Amino acid sequence: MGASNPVDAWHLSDDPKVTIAAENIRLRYTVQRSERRSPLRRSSRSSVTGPVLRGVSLAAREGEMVGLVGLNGSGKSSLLRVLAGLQPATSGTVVASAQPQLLGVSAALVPDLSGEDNIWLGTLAMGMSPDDAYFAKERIEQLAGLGDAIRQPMRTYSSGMGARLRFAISVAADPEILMIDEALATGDASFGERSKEAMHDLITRAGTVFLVSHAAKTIEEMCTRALWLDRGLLVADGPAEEVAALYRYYAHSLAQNKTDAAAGAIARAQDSFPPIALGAEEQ
Ligand SMILES: Nc1ncnc2c1ncn2[C@@H]1O[C@H](COP(=O)(O)OP(=O)(O)OP(=O)(O)O)[C@@H](O)[C@H]1O
Repeated sequence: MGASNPVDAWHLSDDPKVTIAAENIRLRYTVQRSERRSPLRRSSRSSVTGPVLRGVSLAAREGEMVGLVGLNGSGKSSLLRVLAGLQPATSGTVVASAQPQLLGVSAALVPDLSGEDNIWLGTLAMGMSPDDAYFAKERIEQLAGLGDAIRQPMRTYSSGMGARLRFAISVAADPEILMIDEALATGDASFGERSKEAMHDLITRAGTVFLVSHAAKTIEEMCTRALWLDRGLLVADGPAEEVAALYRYYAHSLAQNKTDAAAGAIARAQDSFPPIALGAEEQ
């Protein structure tokens, strides 16, 4: 670990253990856009980029359940993907005590293999021993509830069936750092109750949990701490109940076009719960 490791640079104590730290994460996506100025002209291609994360710094510890709140497009999923190592940041540093697992996404499955074979592949790829994978297999099959289709190639599955299998595989693990993007962890109604229970079990076993949810209430109820992202900036990092309540008031005010009240809520959150080290805003 070099001097750029935020855990060292910020002189953070390791009690409870810091499981993941990120310093000054910046992210820009480059998107190819094709432009056709008139129907008679050939289209030209140009690329557009925009800052998605603008200097996000944070550290999380064992036993914490960290919620991410923010409007659509504020960068919550992108931040999870960067922290999980699934999306390289444009700049900045992430250090983690173990490979974070993004629920339902980290398991890379093979469409030509059957569901059953993918269970083997997924569990071994998540670092389970062959013995643990063997014992987990039945539990996974039951939770996925795909019946005989489990012996069919995964490419024959509907997207919902694939999502169920991926979800069932990922909740069988014992991750030290678990990330849940609620938008990705859904199933149909019959799957809903069982998946909720399995997720609850998993959360109790995990060390540090990050949760993205559009319901501020879920964050208030489930999390110990909340991060508020606004257009790629981390504006607040504090106790889940207080941060989520201010965010709720902010979103409600915006929906009613009360922009002064919304600005007041964000300013109060920034003053009361400043993040560990705000990066300078990208120009
Ligand atoms: N693969 C991508 N390529 C280009 N732009 C992207 C990509 N993924 C996300 N973005 C853009 O990055 C910004 C942040 O998106 P992100 O999905 O991280 O936000 P979010 O807060 O999770 O949103 P939501 O609440 O709607 O799920 C958005 O403007 C989005 O359009």
